[in-house]
Amino acid sequence: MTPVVVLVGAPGAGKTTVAHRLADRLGTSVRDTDVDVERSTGSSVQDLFVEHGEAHFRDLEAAAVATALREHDGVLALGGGAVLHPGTQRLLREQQVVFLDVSLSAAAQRVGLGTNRPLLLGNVRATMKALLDARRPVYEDLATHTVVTDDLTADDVAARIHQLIQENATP
Ligand SMILES: Nc1ncnc2c1ncn2[C@@H]1O[C@H](COP(=O)(O)OP(=O)(O)OP(=O)(O)O)[C@@H](O)[C@H]1O
Ligand SMILES: O=C(O)C1=C[C@@H](O)[C@@H](O)[C@H](O)C1
Ligand SMILES: [Mg+2]
Repeated sequence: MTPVVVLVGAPGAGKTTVAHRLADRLGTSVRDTDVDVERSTGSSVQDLFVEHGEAHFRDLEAAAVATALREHDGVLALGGGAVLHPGTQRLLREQQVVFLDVSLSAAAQRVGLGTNRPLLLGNVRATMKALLDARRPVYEDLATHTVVTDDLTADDVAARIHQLIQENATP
């Protein structure tokens, strides 16, 4: 089994939201590796970061991605930092990967100040900038398609990905 598409991008890019809209369009199901890690541990991502540290979360996340790629045939949303893991990068090279691109200002606006994202605690904008600068080349490198999301609604983004998938399936 393999997912019909894997969504990657920064926090606030809309991976989780768009995954559900796209799955509705395709009549398939969604898996989100943040949710998988939370279910398997019984802890929130936030608590895992605070109680066990980021490295531990990244190991759990890499295992969750590998399992989802094996088991799931719908839409798969990854956590924002999942692509940093070398094993995950290798696995993603076999997949249809859509990079949801988002500018610093749109991402900061979307995640807001009351963030439950542990990496963004403190100065959201500065942290988001550092994170986008460091990760953009990785997202771009892994992407088979890119959708710039700033001026699109989540539903527009889902529609665009739906179109890309159909074009890809056409011989
Ligand atoms: N295209 C969009 N336009 C406007 N708002 C959006 C768009 N996509 C998502 N959002 C909003 O941005 C917020 C973050 O979206 P979401 O949780 O889907 O991001 P994510 O990429 O999954 O982030 P994370 O990496 O933290 O899991 C949500 O409030 C969502 O409703
Ligand atoms: O961008 C990131 O590194 C993260 C994004 C979220 O999806 C969660 O996986 C976690 O908050 C870390
Ligand atoms: Mg998400």
